[in-house]
Amino acid sequence: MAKLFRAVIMGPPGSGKGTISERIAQRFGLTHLSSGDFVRENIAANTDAGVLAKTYIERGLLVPDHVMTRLLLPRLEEMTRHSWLMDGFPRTLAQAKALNSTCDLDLVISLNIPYETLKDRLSDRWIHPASGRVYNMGFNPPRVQGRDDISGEPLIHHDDDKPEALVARLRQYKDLAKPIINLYKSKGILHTFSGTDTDRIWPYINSLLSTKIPSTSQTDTQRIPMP
Ligand SMILES: Nc1ncnc2c1ncn2[C@@H]1O[C@H](COP(=O)(O)OP(=O)(O)OP(=O)(O)O)[C@@H](O)[C@H]1O
Ligand SMILES: Nc1nc2c(ncn2[C@H]2C[C@H](O)[C@@H](COP(=O)(O)OP(=O)(O)O)O2)c(=O)[nH]1
Repeated sequence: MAKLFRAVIMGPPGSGKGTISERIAQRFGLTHLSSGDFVRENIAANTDAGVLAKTYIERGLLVPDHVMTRLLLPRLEEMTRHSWLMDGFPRTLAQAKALNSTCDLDLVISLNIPYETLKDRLSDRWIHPASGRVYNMGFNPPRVQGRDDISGEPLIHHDDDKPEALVARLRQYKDLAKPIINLYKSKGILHTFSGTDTDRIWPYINSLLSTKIPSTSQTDTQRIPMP
């Protein structure tokens, strides 16, 4: 069996983690795991962890480490046959240490995007709450304004994405991410990408991953056909 590939993508809110993760998943055939989606699934299914997580999310807080690890680590342990890319976890050093003791990561992508860009993107971010699908009125607008492409349900704009809330969220991200980034730097697996446009960052991520992911993990449809 081909060697499995395990990666994490980090970045402040609005840095493009979800957008880039989807591209990576499509291009390289990795499974895109999103901690936010896991949390939402557990809330919808009314699991013990979901009920607990909801009380924090409703107050705009991060879910405590022990709840997140209890939710996510068993799922990762089950993924013995899949290569994956995790988006949204770890968010604290304690989570990073817990992840460390579960698996060996091959690579960490860190996105470094200017504040003004984040502010502009998030003020224009619309979300389909049930699925977590994300739209941006300039970058990837929905087919019908204000409606999710798949379900047709209304899109919402999070209060969290308003500029007033963003400064505090960014500060929290910086404080929490710093020791995690240092940990991955010291392991030699950190790769940082800076810029204002996902489309300009993407080719660099694409070529880095092409050198790291064994070609057998990539899906057939993504190979360039022979002439
Ligand atoms: N690793 C984590 N640790 C703690 N709480 C988490 C974690 N991942 C998700 N959550 C909780 O779930 C919520 C939704 O997460 P999600 O990543 O979808 O959205 P977000 O916080 O708005 O992130 P972003 O703006 O970067 O996309 C978070 O606001 C937080 O309360
Ligand atoms: N204008 C513009 N918008 C972008 C670009 N890349 C992503 N976006 C949009 C999509 C979303 O509405 C928003 C945030 O992206 P996201 O992928 O949800 O980020 P993240 O919060 O998961 O890190 O910005 C980009 O390069 N330009």
